[in-house]
Amino acid sequence: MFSGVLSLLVSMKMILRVSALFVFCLFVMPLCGFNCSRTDVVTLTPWLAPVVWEGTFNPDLLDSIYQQQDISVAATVFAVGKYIMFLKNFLETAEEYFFVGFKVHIYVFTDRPDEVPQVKMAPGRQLTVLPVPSSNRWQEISARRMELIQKLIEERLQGHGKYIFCLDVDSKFHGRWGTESLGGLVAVIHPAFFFFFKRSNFPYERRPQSRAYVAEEEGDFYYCGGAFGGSLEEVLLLAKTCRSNFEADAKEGIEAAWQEESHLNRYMWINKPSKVLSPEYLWQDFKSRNSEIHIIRFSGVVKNYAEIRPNA
Ligand SMILES: CC(=O)N[C@H]1[C@@H](OP(=O)(O)OP(=O)(O)OC[C@H]2O[C@@H](n3ccc(=O)[nH]c3=O)[C@H](O)[C@@H]2O)O[C@H](CO)[C@H](O)[C@@H]1O
Ligand SMILES: [Mn+2]
Repeated sequence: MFSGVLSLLVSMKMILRVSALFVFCLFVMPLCGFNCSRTDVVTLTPWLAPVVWEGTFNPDLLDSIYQQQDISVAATVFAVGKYIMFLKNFLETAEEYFFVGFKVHIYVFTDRPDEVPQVKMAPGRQLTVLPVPSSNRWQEISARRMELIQKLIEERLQGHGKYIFCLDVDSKFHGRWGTESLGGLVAVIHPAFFFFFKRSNFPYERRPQSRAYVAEEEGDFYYCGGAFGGSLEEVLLLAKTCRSNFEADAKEGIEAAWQEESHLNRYMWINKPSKVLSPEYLWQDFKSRNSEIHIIRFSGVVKNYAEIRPNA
């Protein structure tokens, strides 16, 4: 008799436990984001920074957290020379996908201000055109971005808003790029060097004379120069450092293998990013999609270098 009651109690306890687990899985886990996991890709770096992939975050939850903080996001984009042709698509798709519902201020640097397209922007979003000189070397245009980003933050942005992203113009948004990407120092894994390359084959600057030097056994990921960001303070520090290292190299007659991208990679090796964005955040249209890529958020268009660069 006693053992019968005991076993009834035990099985009731079991039922209670199982139902509690069921309720937890069904209602609580989605709220906490516990259902947000991926086992097929790296989602945390060894220095404990999240690596953001589709399926690792709850967008609504994150948006509601950042709505309360009344954040604003600046974005820089350079459209010098013929690269102005990419600006319309970039701006139109940014309206559709980039921090929708948040305050966004896009800064367009160009030598062709008259050719900046008119794109209708939602309330709370604005665009400022800043003139820059043209150049007959694409390497210089690409690398000078660090100097101009530094000046923009120092002269116009400090005290305004919190975050900034610096993006290549020859690209389009195809999916949400939002609050999940926010962090102190944010880097994007280069899509070409994530899946099959060993670290020793990453195209870091390998000459020790350069201030962008990364030794064979060093480096974490290979990050792209076409998208990075973070807080104003962190990006200012990054831009200042990359600019002064680039200029000091130039004085000694050395240009890193991939210009400012090499300096950025050196910087990120020394100063680890606090958030890493997966290649979803800068894909390339010509690449076929790996199965780990569940969504493409931002992607470089196919372009004919010989046609659009001042020196190809
Ligand atoms: C996807 C990615 O990470 N791309 C990087 C890569 O090649 P990319 O082939 O993507 O470089 P790119 O030709 O797009 O040049 C970088 C950016 O500089 C600007 N630009 C360049 C040339 C020009 O005549 N006018 C102009 O406005 C424009 O914003 C362009 O998007 O390597 C470059 C450095 O060498 C940069 O680090 C790029 O960000
Ligand atoms: Mn590009």
